[in-house]
Amino acid sequence: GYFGDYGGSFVPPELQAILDEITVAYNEIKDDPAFVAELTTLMKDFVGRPSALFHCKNLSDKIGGAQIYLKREDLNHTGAHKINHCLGEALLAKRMGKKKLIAETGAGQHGVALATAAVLVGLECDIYMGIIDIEKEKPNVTRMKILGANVIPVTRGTQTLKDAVDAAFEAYLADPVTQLYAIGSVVGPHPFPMMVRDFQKIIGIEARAQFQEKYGTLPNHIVACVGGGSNAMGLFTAFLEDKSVKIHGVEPSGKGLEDGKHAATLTLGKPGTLHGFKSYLLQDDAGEPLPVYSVASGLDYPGVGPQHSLLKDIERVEYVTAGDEETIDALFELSRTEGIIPAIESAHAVAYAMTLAKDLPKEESILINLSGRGDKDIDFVVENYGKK
Ligand SMILES: CC/C=C(/N=C/c1c(COP(=O)(O)O)cnc(C)c1O)C(=O)O
Repeated sequence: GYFGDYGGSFVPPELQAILDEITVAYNEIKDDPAFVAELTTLMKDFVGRPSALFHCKNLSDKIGGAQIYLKREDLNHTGAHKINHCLGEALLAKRMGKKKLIAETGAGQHGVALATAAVLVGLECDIYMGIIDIEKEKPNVTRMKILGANVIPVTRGTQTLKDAVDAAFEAYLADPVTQLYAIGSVVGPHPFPMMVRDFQKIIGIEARAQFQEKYGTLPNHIVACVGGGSNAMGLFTAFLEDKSVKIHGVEPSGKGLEDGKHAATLTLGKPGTLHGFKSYLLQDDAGEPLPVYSVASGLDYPGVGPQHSLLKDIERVEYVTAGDEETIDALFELSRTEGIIPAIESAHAVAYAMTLAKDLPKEESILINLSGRGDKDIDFVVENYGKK
């Protein structure tokens, strides 16, 4: 594998040849000054990096414990962290002479980000999306269409994220020459988990420098939600060697761990193979992925990035959970104390951080990766949870 026993690529031979090509192309361009310059310029002038580091004074004072900070990936162009790896993947596809970018989406953030990057580099874009998520994340579906992407409804299985990945993989296998599968997280066969992590690690590099520059020290705790695991690896990577920094990954316990309506892969899963890679997996006795659930479409995935599986085994990261109710409460709490409406996915990290802060002294600090904004979720939240 590529992360201890985890990762690798379990794919048909014809796809392995293509993956090897992508690995070679990526290793060639990742240090190429022209590529780095083009990506850096787009990060600054198009995405709006560096993203802000914000101290939630009101929320911290209200809880009366540790100081809570947000890394504002919600302020990126397109509204989440996904744009960081989509731009990298789009530039790579362009360099490789591809004609089309394809991907899965659940929350629609990855879909919007890839559609946006495709426009920039002049490539076509097909986005596979479960019909349940198409219904739930309407604003993002509309944005993808306005951006000129083809949103392809997925009606198989649970009609959510895992099924969208299945459909996108099938389409990719049908034509891996003119298309690049710009996968939406640190998942999939090698080199995708490594490549997406490399494009996302700018989050932690910036946050570590900003925190030291502002406060002359490192945060005591860093927290991120974990679906496939890309925003978390984006924040965590720069801090992995800082042993004083405690790291927490928050998965969705949905309606409860005991009744199966969750997606807490690292808490209740075990090693298995899905979508061409080995990692912790919520699976049945035959090794088939179990149906999963989360109030957040972007966390609703039975697998998880292989690097997270290694970080769990070596106990460098503590993987915890947040349920639907406390997550929606946290979404409203952040909105009504700091005027920031988070994505439901990101609100899982806020919910856990609020609980963690309570029992910590005021001198301690918790840095949360606010991976996305809640614009996509506002109708769903008000329709299903009222005004709280
Ligand atoms: C690629 C499938 C996941 C999606 N989104 C996941 C997501 C996530 C979880 O994805 P990871 O960071 O990869 O764990 C966190 N925050 C926001 C705002 C998200 O939109 C999507 O389709 O937009």
